[in-house]
Amino acid sequence: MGFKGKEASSFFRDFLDECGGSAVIDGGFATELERHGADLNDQLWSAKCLVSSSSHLVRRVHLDYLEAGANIILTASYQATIQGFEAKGFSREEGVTMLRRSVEIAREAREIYHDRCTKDSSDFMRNERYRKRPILIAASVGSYGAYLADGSEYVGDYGDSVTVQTLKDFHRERVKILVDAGADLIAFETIPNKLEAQAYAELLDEEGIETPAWFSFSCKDESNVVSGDSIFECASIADSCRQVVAVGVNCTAPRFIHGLISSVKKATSKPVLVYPNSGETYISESNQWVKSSESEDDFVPYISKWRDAGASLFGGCCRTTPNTIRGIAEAIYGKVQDKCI
Ligand SMILES: C[S+](C)CC[C@H](N)C(=O)O
Ligand SMILES: N[C@@H](CCS)C(=O)O
Ligand SMILES: [Zn+2]
Repeated sequence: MGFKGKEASSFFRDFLDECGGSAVIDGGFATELERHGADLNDQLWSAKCLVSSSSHLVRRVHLDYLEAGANIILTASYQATIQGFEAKGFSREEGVTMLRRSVEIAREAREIYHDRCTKDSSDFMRNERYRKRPILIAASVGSYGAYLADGSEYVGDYGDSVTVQTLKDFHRERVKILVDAGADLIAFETIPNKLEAQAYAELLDEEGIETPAWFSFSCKDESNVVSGDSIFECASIADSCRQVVAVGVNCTAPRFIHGLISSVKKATSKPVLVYPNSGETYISESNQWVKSSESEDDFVPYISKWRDAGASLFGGCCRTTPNTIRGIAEAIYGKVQDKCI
């Protein structure tokens, strides 16, 4: 399955049709690396694992999410930028190699998984529809705030000196490298403000990028992204961008998701995606997560309600695990299986 020669939107519609109407996104990536023992208290956060000695760990997390039932896995490039790598003493060429590597590792994981599917004979794998489900590699693009490595993607205030032009110049090269490396999709994620959404939209147009993209915002309540810009305005920018095939929210507390789906749907008829975090609060100084005062239960039981509200792609963000994704896949593929019988 490829988008070459196909309009981005029809490519994605076909993908969703093949999935049976709803698709499963993977779960927290960096926090899963940490659960496996990686120390990510670093300016590069998860991109630290792109140095070759840790590619096995990156591949392992991708495989765990594929085995849990994901249709879309996001690469380790969230906080991987040439600028960030250079600040750590890597050369430009080494930075380019690590960005490309993020896509290659995800592709390797997909191949290994497909091989396992042809050999595996467990009951779950015998479900033909599940076994043959389409799988896409989405190149993760974290915000400028992620590169700042101070939790800025949860605040979204870059100051007056940062303009649309600054952000386009910042992201241009990495986006082109990730596209060139063969990603099926570009996942612009944890977007904290409308300035950065505008920059992404202009960048896709200026560079004539045909790879489908999604825009996903981090939000602080049911109507606003973390900067205070309204989700309606942000989703409207995404709606106007030809290459954008899905719009939604990620790394946001589960309790806001239902309201946010309604707000996004007012701005666009494109497919809506949601992949909330665990609802815990991130402390950037110590790279730690603390329980929020409002307790958050496991959000898997809400998936069918969120689907009824109009979302069609579901996954998890920080501090969610393959267990969360397995629950979502069972909610989605359980229904598909019923339909097939
Ligand atoms: C989505 S937040 C938890 C990402 C981490 C942040 N960019 C940092 O480096 O601290
Ligand atoms: N895809 C990234 C998003 C962080 S908000 C991750 O899961 O680590
Ligand atoms: Zn997150």
